[in-house]
Amino acid sequence: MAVQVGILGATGAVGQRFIQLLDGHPTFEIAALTASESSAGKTYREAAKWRVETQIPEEIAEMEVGATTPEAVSDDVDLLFSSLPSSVASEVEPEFLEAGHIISSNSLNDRMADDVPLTIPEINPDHLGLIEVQRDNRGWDGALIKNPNCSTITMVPTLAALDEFGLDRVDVTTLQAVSGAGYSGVTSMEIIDNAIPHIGGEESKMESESRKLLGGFDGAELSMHESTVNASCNRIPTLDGHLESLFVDLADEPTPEEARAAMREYPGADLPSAPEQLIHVFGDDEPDRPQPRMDRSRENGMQISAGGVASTDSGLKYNCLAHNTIRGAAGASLLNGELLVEGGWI
Ligand SMILES: NC(=O)C1=CN([C@@H]2O[C@H](COP(=O)(O)OP(=O)(O)OC[C@H]3O[C@@H](n4cnc5c(N)ncnc54)[C@H](OP(=O)(O)O)[C@@H]3O)[C@@H](O)[C@H]2O)C=CC1
Ligand SMILES: N[C@@H](CC(=O)OP(=O)(O)O)C(=O)O
Repeated sequence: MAVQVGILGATGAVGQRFIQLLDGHPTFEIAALTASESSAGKTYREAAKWRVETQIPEEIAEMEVGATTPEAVSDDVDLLFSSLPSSVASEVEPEFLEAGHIISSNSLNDRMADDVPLTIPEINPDHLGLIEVQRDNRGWDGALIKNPNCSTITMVPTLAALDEFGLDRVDVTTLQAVSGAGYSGVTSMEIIDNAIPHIGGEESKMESESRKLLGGFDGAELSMHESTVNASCNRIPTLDGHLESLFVDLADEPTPEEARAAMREYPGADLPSAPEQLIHVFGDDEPDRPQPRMDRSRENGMQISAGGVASTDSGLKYNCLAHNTIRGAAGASLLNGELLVEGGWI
């Protein structure tokens, strides 16, 4: 039977990606769309300035957009995806949770809370057990799960694969696409013929969220992974796809071939929107990959790519890439929603 889903912030850049990814989904059916007061009451076609490369599905275009309040969303909706500005999400998500809704949220508020699962289904699905702790702590009938920041999600699968060699330290430099900042986030005058070596708050998010994702869960409490993570974040004039350069220190000394095999063989998830292979790894014969334009759309934008793996005096260096608004945002929340269904939470 179809799972009825709603999208909070459905008219925004990430909300539009949700609509694109949910079109033709085998189990999820869109039953509610919400946005700000200025959009409420309009059809989706009137309210949204559609900027995704595929057309608005016809039945969605004619749906009415509701206000972002629990009263405006039917109790029949089984799962909400949230892509609201975090200042708004931190106010309204608790209202929906108190009303009993289950939310898979992309917004940054509460990502680091001790009782909120921050989840990538292929990496730490067991952290969903925190929902019990969350319900005890907060008295919610609903449940809140979060996906990480797009730069974090790009590198963490590769780090999880390399952790079998004892991950000690990570130094990462990002080259991030403009879509991460939203449609009006950086102006063309700022970014054309340029690079901006600062993205507010991004470095600390990568440093903390990655250690939560790679950390353990004993059924009651989370523990952070013990590695040190240092990040340096930069905006470049690509549209979609965050490229990252990493130096990792490892306790063991894998050869580049062993590291590539660990990444290639890292297991995927058996979920409808998960890629067959989580990490596509380029060999020495293609030293100039991954590239944003060439590799961001692999497996519907849900696959991570890695390449340029080489030894250093204390470990390895390599590059990795993911589609920031698909695998890094809407696709990440969608996969978490599928994980909630598979885990019997819905
Ligand atoms: N995982 C990641 O790394 C990424 C996360 N994000 C996060 O996703 C969220 C959405 O980003 P993005 O789609 O770019 O943002 P947009 O500004 O494009 O969209 C925001 C959405 O929220 C709605 N909204 C705004 N204010 C209110 C309000 N007061 N009450 C109710 N609804 C409101 C807007 O509705 P209306 O059209 O009516 O104004 C719109 O639907 C942000 O938290 C962002 O940080 C984004 C990209 C990547
Ligand atoms: N900051 C990211 C996108 C983003 O919105 O991240 P977060 O969800 O952590 O705020 C970028 O600029 O590419």
